Amino acid sequence: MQRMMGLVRRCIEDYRMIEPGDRIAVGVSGGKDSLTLLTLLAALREYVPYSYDLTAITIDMGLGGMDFSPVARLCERLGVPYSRVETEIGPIIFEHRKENNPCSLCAKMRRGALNQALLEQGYSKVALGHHYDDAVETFLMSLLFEGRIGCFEPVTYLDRTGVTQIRPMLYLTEGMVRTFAAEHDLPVVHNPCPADKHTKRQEIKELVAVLSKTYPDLKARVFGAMQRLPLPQWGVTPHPRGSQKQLHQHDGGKAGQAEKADDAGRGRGDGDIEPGQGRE
Ligand SMILES: Nc1ncnc2c1ncn2[C@@H]1O[C@H](COP(=O)(O)OP(=O)(O)OP(=O)(O)O)[C@@H](O)[C@H]1O
Repeated sequence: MQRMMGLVRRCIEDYRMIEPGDRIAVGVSGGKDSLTLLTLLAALREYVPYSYDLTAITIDMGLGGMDFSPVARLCERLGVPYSRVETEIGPIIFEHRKENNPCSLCAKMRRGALNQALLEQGYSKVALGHHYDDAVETFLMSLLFEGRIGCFEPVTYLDRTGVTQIRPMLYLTEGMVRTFAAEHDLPVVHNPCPADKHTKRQEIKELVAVLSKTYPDLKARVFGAMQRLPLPQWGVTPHPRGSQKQLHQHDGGKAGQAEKADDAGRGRGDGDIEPGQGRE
């Protein structure tokens, strides 16, 4: 927990994701990633010298068979208000429109519903559960499927709505998140989406797994390239603890690794974490 919080804190500071007094809504799908993010951001409130307000919002896709009551109980335990917004996004996509490529429309509608819900509740920042592996996969998806160099950004300000999206788990690998969710018994809600595990993302995830056997530094190199180039918004901003220097010292396959977790503000941490080489 301390190590994970340290890496999240480092990411927040590197990309200046949180300002004192921010009101942040965590988008909670019920999956392991967003439940981990929620747990870590709730815990981190005790360790950072600034305060921020948290709420959790689920956009219920109307797919049926999803019980979010364990998520509501987790939020109660964490002291985070929770709301679930019912929508018909699932039926619209799969039954009415019978979309061949459902994922992009679904993501667009889900994001729209989430932004609307948080604005209605008086929040203007949303934390999303994208992690290190998501970033690498998204970069490769843009390259291989769209012929573009790009990825989502650590911090995105959406002009049209005034919402700022932040992604505080970019220094955590999927393996770390999976282990954390299991060890903390997080109430992962079964996802009945018909497209789950049959997506382009899944295809790339499997390709990365195969390539990583021959090129074990592949993920670290891709992540490091985004920071070194840097892609828009991916350059880390220097801050008093000088992590930019640390992150860029590790060229040659190691750039992008988060340095020692700093034990969530309780002094230096307990070992190097190498996202992408992972503690699966
Ligand atoms: N139905 C939803 N309601 C609220 N937030 C959501 C929802 N779906 C996704 N999000 C937010 O968007 C992020 C990215 O969505 P994506 O579908 O890629 O999730 P994921 O990588 O499978 O993560 P998770 O394990 O949290 O489902 C999630 O981590 C979460 O923060």
